[in-house]
Amino acid sequence: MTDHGFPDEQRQGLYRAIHERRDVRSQFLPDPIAPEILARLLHAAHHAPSVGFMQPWDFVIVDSIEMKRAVKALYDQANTEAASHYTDERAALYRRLKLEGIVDSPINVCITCDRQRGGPHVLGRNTMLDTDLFSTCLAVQNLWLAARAEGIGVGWVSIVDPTQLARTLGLPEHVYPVAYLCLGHVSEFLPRPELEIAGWRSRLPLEQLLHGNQWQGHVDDAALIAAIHEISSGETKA
Ligand SMILES: Cc1cc2c(cc1C)N(C[C@H](O)[C@H](O)[C@H](O)COP(=O)(O)O)c1[nH]c(=O)[nH]c(=O)c1N2
Repeated sequence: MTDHGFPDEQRQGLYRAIHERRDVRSQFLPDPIAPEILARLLHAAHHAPSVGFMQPWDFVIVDSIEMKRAVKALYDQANTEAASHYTDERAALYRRLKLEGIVDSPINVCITCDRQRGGPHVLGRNTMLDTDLFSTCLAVQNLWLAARAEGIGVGWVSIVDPTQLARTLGLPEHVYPVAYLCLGHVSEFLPRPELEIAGWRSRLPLEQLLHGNQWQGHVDDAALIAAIHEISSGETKA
């Protein structure tokens, strides 16, 4: 069998980016991101897979303080509304969470999805219309992982009304603002998700999420379970 895998060090680098990627809100530094780094991140995003090779994404770069403030105002409005869904201790904890770094980060990038790109019959999209949105999310993830490898923090802000966000950014009707991202250098990358550290929610055990007949034998497979535990405990130690 030919080994098409990457050399050990490169493989570890990829897994490191996956496991140490964080959603950043509280640790942004104001220092600008070098243009060549930003270019590499956008290239990484643009090399994501997409349904029918549709490439439905565009990248709206936001660096003006006026636009950032306008988006922050949308966040404040949506966050007040979101907070009203919780009661008692949960409401108090929600209010303590910092859930955006719009103005603190030097640059924001909105990754949008042009739902008409490629015309009305995109290969692979006939039955699952939202595959254009899924494709755009993969561009987000590519950028997010590449950013971690570059030492750049990324925070996704979805606590905004999408219609108002699209209007604020001046997007055409058929373009959906999938991901409003805050990017910047950071003081640190937290070892675990900020929501977990804050006591909001924990990572579910992988064993709990394995389903289907083809897995049944494997779920009881001591070697697989041991391997999963070993990986999880490594993560806890990190
Ligand atoms: C689609 C989507 C939307 C959002 C997020 C993520 C994703 C995938 N996340 C980040 C989310 O809270 C975070 O990914 C998890 O808590 C796990 O933490 P790490 O990303 O592993 O650090 C996020 N975080 C935040 O502070 N404000 C937000 O509005 C959102 N919105």
